[in-house]
Amino acid sequence: MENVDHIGIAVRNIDERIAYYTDVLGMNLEKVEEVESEQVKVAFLDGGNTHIELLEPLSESSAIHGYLEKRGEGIHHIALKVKGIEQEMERMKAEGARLLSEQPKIGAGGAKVVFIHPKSSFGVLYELVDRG
Ligand SMILES: C[C@@H](C(=O)O)C(=O)SCCNC(=O)CCNC(=O)[C@H](O)C(C)(C)COP(=O)(O)OP(=O)(O)OC[C@H]1O[C@@H](n2cnc3c(N)ncnc32)[C@H](O)[C@@H]1OP(=O)(O)O
Ligand SMILES: [Co+2]
Repeated sequence: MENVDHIGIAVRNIDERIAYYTDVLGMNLEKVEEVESEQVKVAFLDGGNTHIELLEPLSESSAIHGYLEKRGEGIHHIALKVKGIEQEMERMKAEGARLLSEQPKIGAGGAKVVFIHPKSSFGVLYELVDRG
């Protein structure tokens, strides 16, 4: 694991929330994009040596939609930057981690990503991110 790549925060509407992060918290907005594979719209804010990722659901099939329904807005996941995600997946599986997909998926910025079930990581949803 190289560093905390980003902290994912679920929001109902990015356009309504972004001003709080830029005007009140003083963060810089770096980019906004839609990630089809996860059915989310995301906004990356510069957090110094990490990022804040705001996530808004694009459809009811989005994991973020379900999260908001059950728990409302708030911290959703912690993303860890790794090199060689496939090897890391094998290593972590051997250590008992419950990965949510057999193969990495394509996440924001075209990165390879995979998630670890929070029930196997003591209540925190972790994402592995390989930016190549
Ligand atoms: C764009 C990309 C990127 O950065 O590149 C992204 O981040 S996309 C980020 C959005 N995509 C994802 O999150 C994909 C991975 N997530 C998933 O597959 C799902 O959200 C699961 C994590 C499997 C949860 O889905 P499920 O339908 O099981 O929801 P559920 O409400 O029944 O939750 C099952 C149990 O997990 C807990 N749980 C659910 N979501 C959680 C979360 N975010 N953090 C911690 N615990 C969580 C619930 O409290 C419940 O525990 P109890 O039974 O004790 O109440
Ligand atoms: Co993420």
